[in-house]
Amino acid sequence: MRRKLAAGNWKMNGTGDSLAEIRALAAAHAAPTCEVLICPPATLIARMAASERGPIMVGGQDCHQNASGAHTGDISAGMLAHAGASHVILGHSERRADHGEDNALVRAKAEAALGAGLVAVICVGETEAERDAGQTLSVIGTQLAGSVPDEATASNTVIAYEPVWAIGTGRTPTLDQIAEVHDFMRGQLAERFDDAEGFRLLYGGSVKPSNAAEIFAVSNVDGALVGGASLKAADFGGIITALDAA
Ligand SMILES: O=C(CO)COP(=O)(O)O
Repeated sequence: MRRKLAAGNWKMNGTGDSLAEIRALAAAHAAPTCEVLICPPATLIARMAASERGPIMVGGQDCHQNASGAHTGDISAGMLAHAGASHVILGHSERRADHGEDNALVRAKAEAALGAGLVAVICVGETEAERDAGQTLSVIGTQLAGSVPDEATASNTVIAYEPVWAIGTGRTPTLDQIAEVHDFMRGQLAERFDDAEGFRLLYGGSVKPSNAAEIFAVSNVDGALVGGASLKAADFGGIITALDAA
């Protein structure tokens, strides 16, 4: 039985005031059935980790593939762990697009994350042009094969399917389309990993309290990676409630 995971990606949002949202979320969801993870900007990781956060876990949004060195502006996986993070998002489409991250780099970062004892939340997803061209499954297959390291296990790695065209747009795939990709991902993992059945597969892209329940009922959807709706405790709380009921 896979434990569900509600993960929030705050992206480049949040200052000290935002810690009140974590306190409110922890107060309202003191004992969720699902796991709850918030990935704030790096500037807030240590403060969030030290704040009243109940069962809420804290994660980073990226890490460097090296342990240390002359990499101005970068943060290593070990530093994230030292700051109190237990997870790190890797290969988000915004990193792939804004910073030219390819599958090999995402894989190297994931290896660094696992080596530092972090859980890697590895993101994959097709662009709208790729979907229109009928390439969705081949793109996802290539990203999984290239980005997920051989050391991945069901306990140290989570996969997030985030169609690029669904992120921040209010558009979501049909439930059948989500099921098709999630079933495919499960099958791809099964070709490489003995414990493939145990990997959590998250859906991400315009998840809201209003559509969460129907998405969580889809085959092989084990939770969500949430952007905009994770910034407010009330919105993310609605998603946690839907996941606990799923
Ligand atoms: O990119 C996402 C989470 O990583 C999804 O963002 P939205 O929930 O804002 O669409």
